[in-house]
Amino acid sequence: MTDKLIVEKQGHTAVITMNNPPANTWTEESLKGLAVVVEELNQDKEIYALVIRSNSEKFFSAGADLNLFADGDRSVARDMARYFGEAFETLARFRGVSIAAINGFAMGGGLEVALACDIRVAEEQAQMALPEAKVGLLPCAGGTQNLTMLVGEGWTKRLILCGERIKAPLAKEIGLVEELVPQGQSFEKAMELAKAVEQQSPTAVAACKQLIQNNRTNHWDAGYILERELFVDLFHTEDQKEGVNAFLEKRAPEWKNQ
Ligand SMILES: C/C=C/C(=O)SCCNC(=O)CCNC(=O)[C@H](O)C(C)(C)COP(=O)(O)OP(=O)(O)OC[C@H]1O[C@@H](n2cnc3c(N)ncnc32)[C@H](O)[C@@H]1OP(=O)(O)O
Repeated sequence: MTDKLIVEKQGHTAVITMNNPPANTWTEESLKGLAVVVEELNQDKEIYALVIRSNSEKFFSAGADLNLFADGDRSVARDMARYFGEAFETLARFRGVSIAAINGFAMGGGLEVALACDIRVAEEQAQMALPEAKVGLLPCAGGTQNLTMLVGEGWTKRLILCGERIKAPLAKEIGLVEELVPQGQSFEKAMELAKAVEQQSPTAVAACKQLIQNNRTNHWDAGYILERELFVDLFHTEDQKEGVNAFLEKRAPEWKNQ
């Protein structure tokens, strides 16, 4: 395990705090650590949501540690691209809901980790960019794909091809973040959303997330068919019976995540 990430559990929510001062850059150690941590959380039936945040007031994350790329070593590039892929794809496959609490600079791979999450909350002074081309690189951790899905090709091209750095209010306006909050309040808001997730059936949430994310690769009618199949599959779960019966009995449901 790495000390570059601190993991705590609060109820059914896990909080992952990036802890690599000064700029929370990503290295082999922190990326491998993230993949392990998220996979463990994915196996933990008590965890329905995760929040990723930073321990720094200035940086959410400045992305890949550029010191690693100074020598132009292709094997380092190949390894880092793989570690980024494994970490952020594990995050995207997390069966619960992932929320990024963006409190400062989110640059390159530091924005891409937030793009791999389901929901983004940003503080008003936060700034975001995918500035890889400024240093002769490209966003290899899902940025070109995930940003396009969120904001469309036009803004994706403007951000990546022009290297533009935008402030959180504009990020909210174009749909890059879902929630804008005053400085110092991103974690609180992210936890509020996580608590809302905790009220929902975790098995139903996992199935809904699978359906929504399938849009990325499946054709529209395949999505409709899968929706119906997963709806019926939910009737194999205890949570389905618990959810409906709790409503009819006018009581709060007790989720089993099975
Ligand atoms: C697949 C993924 C690829 C990638 O992610 S490629 C990397 C993409 N990221 C970037 O290009 C961001 C690089 N960083 C910056 O542009 C600037 O930072 C900011 C604009 C975000 C902030 O600027 P300022 O307020 O002047 O802070 P500061 O002095 O630059 O940063 C504080 C310390 O943090 C180090 N640092 C910042 N980003 C990185 C980085 N990405 N890799 C390695 N070090 C970084 C600096 O050098 C410095 O360090 P010291 O205090 O020793 O001078």
